[in-house]
Amino acid sequence: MYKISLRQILFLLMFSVPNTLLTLGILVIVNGILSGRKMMFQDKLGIVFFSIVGISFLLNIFFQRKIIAYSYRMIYENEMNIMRYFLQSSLSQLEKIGMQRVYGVIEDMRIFTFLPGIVATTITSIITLLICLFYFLTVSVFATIVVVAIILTIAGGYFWASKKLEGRIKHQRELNDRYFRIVDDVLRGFKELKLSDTRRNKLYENFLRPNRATSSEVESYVAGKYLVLNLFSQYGLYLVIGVVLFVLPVMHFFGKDQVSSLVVVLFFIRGPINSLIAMQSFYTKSIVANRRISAFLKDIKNSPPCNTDENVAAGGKRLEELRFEGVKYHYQSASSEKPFSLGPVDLTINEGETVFIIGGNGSGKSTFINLLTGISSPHEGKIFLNGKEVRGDNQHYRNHISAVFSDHHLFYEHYEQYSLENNGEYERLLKIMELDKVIPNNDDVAARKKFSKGQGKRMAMIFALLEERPVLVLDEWAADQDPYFRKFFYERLLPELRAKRKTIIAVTHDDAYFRHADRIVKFDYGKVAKDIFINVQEMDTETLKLW
Ligand SMILES: Nc1ncnc2c1ncn2[C@@H]1O[C@H](COP(=O)(O)OP(=O)(O)OP(=O)(O)O)[C@@H](O)[C@H]1O
Repeated sequence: MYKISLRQILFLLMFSVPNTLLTLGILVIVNGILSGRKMMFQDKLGIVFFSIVGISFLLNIFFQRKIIAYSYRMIYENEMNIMRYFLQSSLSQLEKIGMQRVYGVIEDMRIFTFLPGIVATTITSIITLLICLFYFLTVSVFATIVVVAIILTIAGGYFWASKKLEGRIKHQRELNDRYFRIVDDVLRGFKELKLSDTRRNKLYENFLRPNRATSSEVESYVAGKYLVLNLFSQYGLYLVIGVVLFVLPVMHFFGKDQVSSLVVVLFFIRGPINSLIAMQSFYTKSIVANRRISAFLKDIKNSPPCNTDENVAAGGKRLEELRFEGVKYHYQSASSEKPFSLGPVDLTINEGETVFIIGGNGSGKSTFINLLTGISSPHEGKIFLNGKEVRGDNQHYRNHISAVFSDHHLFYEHYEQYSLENNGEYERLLKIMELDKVIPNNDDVAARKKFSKGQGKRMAMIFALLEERPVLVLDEWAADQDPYFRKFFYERLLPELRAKRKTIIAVTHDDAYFRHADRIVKFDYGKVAKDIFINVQEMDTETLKLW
């Protein structure tokens, strides 16, 4: 997923090459003065030295600031990309992937903030190393071969050992994914955990503690290994210096007068070599993070892109007929038990109908609602909107529907097309839902306050109605309402919406109000067990209750 382009490499080279040459200039001056050699600009060496330092300083400020800006832009763009794919994925994909992986991937992405800076330092270090080795070559070819052979052996050992650590790093990231799941349980299940000390202790002792303990073990193991590897490599350099100081002069590969220059060069390349070594742990972590991000994107990318075409997004279309033909949906099950299947469902819903969906717990009502709202797509069968089959990206279809789900969510911000300010319909709905006393004014912030469960559902209903879409889907909306609002919903709101030819599909267990439907569809074990298309209003409540 993260690849550095040729343009970016060229940009980094534009910084690294002059920066390295300037730094080498400093080395040459220091070396020249120490050895007493005559050099260019001999009289003005001090000025040259301070000029080089000044230019190098300014160059670093200019490029490093650009690199920092680029790094953060890259992170934010990628965060947005991940969210874009996430928003385009289907419900079943999200369920398969698991929410906690999103947090993990966002954390993985943070590591790449350092990437451009690290690549720049890597290039600088490699160039410095190559130039120093070239200098070595001018002194003695054999000495260079010996030095390169020792450095390569140490580097090879380092890379081999750090490659072996990839598995541990991956394990650590997986432990973090599981940790985020526990954090999710702690945050969402806070009240349930507060209530039971057994539950709280089990979460803490059996899940959180082993997870964090293993994580800390793995992390300190990896950090410890890298420490040993880094020390091994740093001390390996003393080995090279020792060979240059004591072994090679004895073998007469160069004179004693050259030893000091070579050792200064070796001390000089210590920095770049140490940087290259230290960066290896970053590269290993980046490789693991990159693989995890790519796997996540692969899992999530398989859905068609959202169509954000203006006409499609406009909504407010007409619904003449909504038809299900042989629609089937199967959940996947990780365990050996038979997963739930819905269908085949054959159903036609007409404009202006008020349809109640009833059935026992687990009979498939919410699964049907997910298909009806286009949030899930059928595995078999077809759905037709106004006679046209709904295929591929079904955003156009979804734009006909507003819904209040049983686990509805009120957003922190206002993402809708309509405005709340100076909106007469909003004020009217606030009044009839008796929320005008709770919400002091009609700005966006006031609409996001903390509501009670029933109030929250009423607010969600207001938002759904303000969308002015032809179909309104409600999943157990009245379940959280007090008797007054329950009655209000069935006896005042539904008739008002019916009079406006709104098509209403409501999941309900309120048998006392069944007579307010035009039609009742009953689900049983995933199948439509009854589809009563009669004038239910004329039936008595007792008969309806028997359903
Ligand atoms: N994401 C899922 N993965 C696997 N099985 C699921 C999933 N969601 C629901 N099911 C199963 O599908 C069946 C039908 O569930 P559904 O939520 O549609 O029932 P329901 O009629 O709405 O029930 P209730 O009245 O309790 O809300 C259940 O057996 C449930 O275990």
